[in-house]
Order: sequence, then structure tokens, then C-alpha cells
Amino acid sequence: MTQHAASTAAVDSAPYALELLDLRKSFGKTEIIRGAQLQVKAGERVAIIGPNGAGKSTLFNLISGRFAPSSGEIRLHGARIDGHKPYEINRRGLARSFQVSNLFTRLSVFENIRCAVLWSLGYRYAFWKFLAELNDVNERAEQILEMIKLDRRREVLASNLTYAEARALEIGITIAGGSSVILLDEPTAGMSKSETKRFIQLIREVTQGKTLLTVEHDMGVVFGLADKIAVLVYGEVIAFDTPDAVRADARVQEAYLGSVLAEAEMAV
Ligand SMILES: Nc1ncnc2c1ncn2[C@@H]1O[C@H](COP(=O)(O)OP(=O)(O)OP(=O)(O)O)[C@@H](O)[C@H]1O
Repeated sequence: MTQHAASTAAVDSAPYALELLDLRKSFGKTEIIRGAQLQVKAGERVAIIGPNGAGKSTLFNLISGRFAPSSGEIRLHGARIDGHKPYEINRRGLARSFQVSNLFTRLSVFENIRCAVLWSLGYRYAFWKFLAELNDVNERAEQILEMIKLDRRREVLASNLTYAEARALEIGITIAGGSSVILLDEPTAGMSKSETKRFIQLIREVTQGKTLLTVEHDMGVVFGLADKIAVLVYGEVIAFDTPDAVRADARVQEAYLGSVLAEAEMAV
């Protein structure tokens, strides 16, 4: 079997969209990710929660290729991606949310989405003069605008969007390439309660049928969005289960969730 055929077979038969197998990452002598294990099925929405400094961002940076692991494996649809470059991982179907600060602020909403679609097709910086002719690209961009509910704001410069609209645009850019696995880092951070509620619904809609991983501190978002919760404590996944099961897990209560839920209840 050729290498290509072997990797295609792995992809076709892969039971999981994303797997972390004994994943480790050290900075200097300090091990931050300490044998993390996680197996996410295609189409699952997973929230990664855990105390400050548990390694959630580091885990995202490993999965998206910003950091190379010290050891262990990361598999996307069965094929190893650990240590690959971010753009290679993106080409294989995993997209991580851009931060709002990475929007092209001097371009319109529509142009931002169009750039993301073009980039996903392999175009980089040129081709401006051909843009009007690229009907497929424009159609795809229009579809995404509708999905993120910014079609009426299509001509507005990204710099003039409200905060929540800018975050919706960020999600649109993330899904523009049609990736099947989406990573979102605190997608509702900084939003009001009502904006958050609407945004959870938007995320549910645009990630329908996709595999979603979010890092999240807001328990309302976690319980509103996630099919499963992964609890990361000191670089280890100590629980991975449905929200109800995680809430009832004594170890999770002790290590993390008890104090967070108590705080959330006090804040109400
Ligand atoms: N590039 C780096 N070099 C050295 N140490 C790092 C680096 N990145 C993260 N760390 C350390 O790794 C630990 C985990 O950080 P990380 O940001 O992944 O945690 P987190 O769970 O995302 O925390 P928070 O919820 O506060 O955002 C922290 O002690 C942090 O200082």
C-alpha cells in the first residue's frame, strides 16, 4: 500500500475526528501538558474547561500547530498532525478562530469573508482584479454572510462593527474554508448576557454537523453549547463526559467545578 493510500484508509476508517494520545508539552523543565488523553467523535461539540493555568490555551496551541508537542500524538480523522505547521493542519480540515484583532479592519465584512474563502482555496495576496469573476468564491462568501447573520452589514468596514458583530465575522472567517473540525477560544468573552445567548445559537447553527472544540470559562456557555465537557486540571484530562455526568463527578467537583458553580450561583 502506498503512503497516500495508507493515510486515506486511516481517514476513512477513523472513528474519531480528533484524538490526543498521551500528549505532553514542557516549557523548559516544567511540564504543562501531562499525558492528556481525549477522543472526540465527529460532530461532537466539546467544551474544554479547567482552572486558570491548567493548560487549555497550550492544548489549543498544540492542536492547531502553533506549538509542537514534547511527546505523544495528535490525530485528525486518524492521521497524525502533531508537529505539523498550522497551515498544513488547516489544509487537512481543522480551523482555529482568528482573534478579532486579525480582521482586516479597512475591508468590508464581505471582503473579509471573501479573503478567507480565497485563502482556503490557496490564493494568497494577489488576484484582486479577478475577484469579480470568481463566482464560486462570491457565492460561498454570500452563504457565509447569511449564516453569520451579517448579510445586511456586508458593506460595513470591519472596523465599524459592534463587538458582537466582529466576533461573528471572526467565526465566519474560521468556517470559510469548510473545515470539519473547528476550534473556538472563548467565543462569547466580553459579550452581554443577551448577546451571549444569541451567539450560542449562532455557533450551534454554523457548526451543525461539524466537530467543535471550545475553551470556555463561562459555565452558561459550556452547558448551553457542549455535548461533552473535557475537564483539564494540571495538564491532564481528568473527566470527559456529558455535562450532567461531569457536573455529578466527585473528582471534578473537588478539583474544579464545585468552586466555579458556587461562584456562579453567588453572582446570580
Ligand atoms: N510559551 C510559554 N512559555 C512558557 N510557559 C508557558 C508558555 N505558554 C504557557 N505557559 C505556561 O503554561 C501554563 C498553562 O498556561 P495556559 O495559558 O495554557 O493555561 P490556561 O488553562 O489557558 O489558563 P487561563 O484559563 O488562565 O487562560 C501557565 O503556567 C503558563 O505560564
